[in-house]
Amino acid sequence: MLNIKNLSYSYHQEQNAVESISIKLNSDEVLCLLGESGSGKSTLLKLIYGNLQPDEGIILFNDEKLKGPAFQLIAGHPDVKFVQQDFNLSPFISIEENIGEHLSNLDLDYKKKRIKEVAEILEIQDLLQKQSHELSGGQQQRVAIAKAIAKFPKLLLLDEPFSQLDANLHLKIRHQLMEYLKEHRVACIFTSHRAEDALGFSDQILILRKGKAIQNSTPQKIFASPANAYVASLFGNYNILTAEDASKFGIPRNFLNKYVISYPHEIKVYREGKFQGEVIHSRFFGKEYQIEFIAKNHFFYALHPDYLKKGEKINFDIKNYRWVY
Ligand SMILES: Nc1ncnc2c1ncn2[C@@H]1O[C@H](COP(=O)(O)OP(=O)(O)OP(=O)(O)O)[C@@H](O)[C@H]1O
Repeated sequence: MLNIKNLSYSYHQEQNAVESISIKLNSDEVLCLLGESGSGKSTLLKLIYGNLQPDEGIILFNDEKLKGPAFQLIAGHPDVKFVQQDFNLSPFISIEENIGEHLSNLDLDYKKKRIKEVAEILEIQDLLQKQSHELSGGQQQRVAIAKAIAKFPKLLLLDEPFSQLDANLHLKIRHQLMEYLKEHRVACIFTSHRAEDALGFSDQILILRKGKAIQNSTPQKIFASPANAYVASLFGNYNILTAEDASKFGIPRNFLNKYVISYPHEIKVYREGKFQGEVIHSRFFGKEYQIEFIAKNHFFYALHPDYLKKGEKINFDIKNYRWVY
C-alpha cells in the first residue's frame, strides 16, 4: 500500500537530512523508525505526509502519488493521518469537538459513538469536555492520537507517540493502540527512542543514521544480526571486541577486520566459566542486576540474578556473539 522509492531531502545544501530512503509497507504492517537524535526520523515522516517537498524520490500510496507542498496547498491525504510532536489541537473547542473535527455532522449519534470508542482506546474519556490548554502534555498527546484514528485512516504516521506518557500509561496505551491498528488493518509508521517499542510492536524496523538507512528488517533479525555497532547500541548496553581481543575469550579469529558484539544477557557469569573477571559495579535493573566487570583490560556488561560486590572475582563465558563491521 505504501511504496517509497529513493526519497532524499536536505534543509541545507551541505547535508541530506534524508538520503535515498526506500520503504515498502503492506496495509496491516507497522514500521518503526529507529535512530539517534537527528537521524532524520521526523523529516522522513514530514516528507511522507507532504509537509516537505522531496528533492528526489517518489511516494506511492495505493499506487497514487502523494504530493508535496510544491504541488498541493494543504498537506495530507484523506486516508493518511500524522500526529506530530506539537499535537496541533485546536485551542478554542472542547476535546470532544477536537476529536470529532473531521467526522461528519450528518449522523450525530454515530459521531458521538465514534468519539467515545477512540477515547476509550486512548483512555481519555474523562477529558472530553475540557479544552486543550487545560491538559497535560501526555493528555494532549493521547487526544491527538484519538483525533488521528477517529476517521479510520489507512496509514497513520506517529512521531514519538508515547514520549509524554508515564511508564504505566505507556504500556497500556501502546498495547491498546497497536491492537486497534492490527484489528482495523491500519498501516503505521512510528518513531521511537525506546528499543522495546520497536522490538515488541513493529513488523519492520528501519534503522536511520545521518538520514541514511542502515538496516531494514524484522525486529528479530535486526536484534540477532545488527549491521554494525551503531545498530546494536540502539538496543542498550552491549559488548564489543576486536577480533584480536575476542580471541582472548575463546572466540576464533575468523574475520580480522570485523568486530564481535555480544549483548549483556549473552555473557554468562557462573562458577564454571572459563574466563576470570573482577566486578566494578552491580546496578539493579528490576528483574536482575547489570554487572559491569573487567577482564584482561576489557569492560564487559553482563546480567546476573544477584548483587555482586565491587572487587569480587567472577568466572564467565561469552555464550553468544555475532560479527559486525
Ligand atoms: N527545520 C529545520 N531546519 C534545518 N535543519 C533541520 C530542521 N529540522 C531538522 N533539521 C536537521 O535535519 C536532521 C534530521 O532531523 P530530524 O528532526 O528529522 O531528526 P530526528 O531523527 O527526528 O531527531 P529526534 O529524534 O531528535 O526528533 C538533523 O540534522 C536536524 O538538525
